[in-house]
Amino acid sequence: MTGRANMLKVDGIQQYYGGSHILRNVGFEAKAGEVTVVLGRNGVGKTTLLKSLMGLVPLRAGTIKLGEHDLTGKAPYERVRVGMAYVPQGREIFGRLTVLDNLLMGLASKPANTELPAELYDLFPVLKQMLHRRGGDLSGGQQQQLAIARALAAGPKVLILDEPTEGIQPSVIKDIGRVIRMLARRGDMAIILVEQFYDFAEELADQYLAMERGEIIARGPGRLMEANGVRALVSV
Ligand SMILES: Nc1ncnc2c1ncn2[C@@H]1O[C@H](COP(=O)(O)OP(=O)(O)OP(=O)(O)O)[C@@H](O)[C@H]1O
Repeated sequence: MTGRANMLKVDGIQQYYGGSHILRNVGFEAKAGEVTVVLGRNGVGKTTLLKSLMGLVPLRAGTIKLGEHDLTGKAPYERVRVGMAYVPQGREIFGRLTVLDNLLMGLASKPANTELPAELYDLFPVLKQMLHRRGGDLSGGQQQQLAIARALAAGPKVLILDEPTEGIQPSVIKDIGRVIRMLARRGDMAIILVEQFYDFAEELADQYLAMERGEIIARGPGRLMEANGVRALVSV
């Protein structure tokens, strides 16, 4: 039951910036308990796809459903309320707010007395030591962990990550990979990961979608990424 209720279904998305056709008939399903990896070279439309899922850019055509909820045309805050969470490229944490206040922003869609899940500090122990530091004083890797923890604060059904390894040191990339795998294994959250770092993506992928010029040109199970030649499709 949970699996179905937390499945994201995307169908026939068309997206334009002015006259440029950016997403062409994009459709896929992201299942709970699975990591869906979206790959493609710079500028193929990966970030635009994620923004479309969150309602940050208006769709020209297509539908987006989370379980029984039709998200098409809904405002971003409504999508967050039904369980979508987004970690944008570049993290976009609040640099002048403390780590704690950044985390509490992740609860903005919840009733006032909702508490942060204690588990966040098990996932990212470094945040516990830094709760009262300003977000802007954290390293890039710590900020990325903070952005993911903020997205997890409300207990989302769908976690969307845009290039979480960008500009991050290898040890923190490993930590982030471990957390993503652990969240997926629990089985109740669908994870959508846009990633240019092929090896990281391959290690985590249950499903892959490879994009070129706004279209999904290849897809399949993560274990077949290498055999299906996906590395060549996305290498520069
Ligand atoms: N606000 C915008 N207005 C006009 N064109 C845009 C806008 N944002 C992106 N584009 C263009 O849309 C296309 C897709 O961009 P998008 O950022 O979705 O690609 P991407 O695959 O995420 O690339 P990257 O890996 O560089 O982030 C690119 O050609 C880009 O130049």
